Amino acid sequence: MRIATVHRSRMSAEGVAGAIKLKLAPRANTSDYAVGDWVLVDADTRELVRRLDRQTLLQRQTVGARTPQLIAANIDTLFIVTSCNEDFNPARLERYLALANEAGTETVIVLTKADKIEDASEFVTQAQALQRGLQVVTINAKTQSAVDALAPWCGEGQTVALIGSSGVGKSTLLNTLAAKAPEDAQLTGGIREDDAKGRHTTTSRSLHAIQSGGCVIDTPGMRTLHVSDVAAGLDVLFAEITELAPNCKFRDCTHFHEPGCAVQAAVTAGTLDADRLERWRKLDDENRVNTPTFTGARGNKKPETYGKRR
Ligand SMILES: Nc1nc2c(ncn2[C@@H]2O[C@H](COP(=O)(O)OP(=O)(O)OP(=O)(O)O)[C@@H](O)[C@H]2O)c(=O)[nH]1
Ligand SMILES: [Zn+2]
Repeated sequence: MRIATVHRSRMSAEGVAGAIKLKLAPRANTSDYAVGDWVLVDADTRELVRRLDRQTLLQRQTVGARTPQLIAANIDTLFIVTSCNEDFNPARLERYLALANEAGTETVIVLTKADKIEDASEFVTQAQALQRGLQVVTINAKTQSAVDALAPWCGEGQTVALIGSSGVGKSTLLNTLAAKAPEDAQLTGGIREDDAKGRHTTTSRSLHAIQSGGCVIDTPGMRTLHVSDVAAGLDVLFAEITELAPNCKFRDCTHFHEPGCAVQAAVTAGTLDADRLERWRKLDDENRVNTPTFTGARGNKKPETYGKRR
């Protein structure tokens, strides 16, 4: 079966016969499970036997927590949802991209509310500049046309997850993709018109079947997103900087003030955006500070990695 919801002391799973409430061992720790996990369940007792290996895992570090929070597992494609309005923020989208790269999923930037502006091409251009080869789609999340636009990633056996700030239309899109009848629909909320901020209507993650045979996982809007343990994800995200680094005079160049820095030279030449370099620096610094390094017997080994080391 597949984990559909995870709460502190209960979980539900979806199987061919529909959804069931799982029977957990006393004191079972549900924080080890993510929506989207495949599990073995005893057909008679509904007892959770064990979790199967994950293909991908989307997780994030939260302030003060010792272990990362699991967002969703076994996702093929992550839809990073933002809107054609003030919500569009390159620095925040780059954070999501670092997470997705590290998780090992395909990524698509989904620009909602394209119906509310005359020309969305400016947003598309900005989104495409965030990462080499990044796929960008504009939609009106309320209409059936969104299903067609996202069909390439939603076929039989495919799992997509929606991630993005509150109010960008994740629940609206989920209701459209899953063709939810009004009584089953995920609640959607209005946004404040002055700053396009949502009201955090969705409060937990959940898995839903979609019309075209795939599955979609909705996640609550995130207020803050810190990066940690995403070095490989950052290398993919900032490939143009990563590729220049070997040409710097010093091997440990910080691309800040060193003589013979190929990255600074690219900024001077106008081939690299200075803001982009600034954002790379901020994320790279944050990642270094937040990433634990293990010393002793475990060395610097990470227990499991999912990212595509491209
Ligand atoms: N015109 C238009 N309105 C949209 C679109 N997508 C979402 N909306 C509206 O935007 C508001 C917020 O949408 P939600 O689906 O609740 O946003 P959310 O991302 O799920 O927000 P949280 O549940 O708080 O995380 C609702 O009033 C939607 O009807 C779109 O593509 N076009
Ligand atoms: Zn340099």
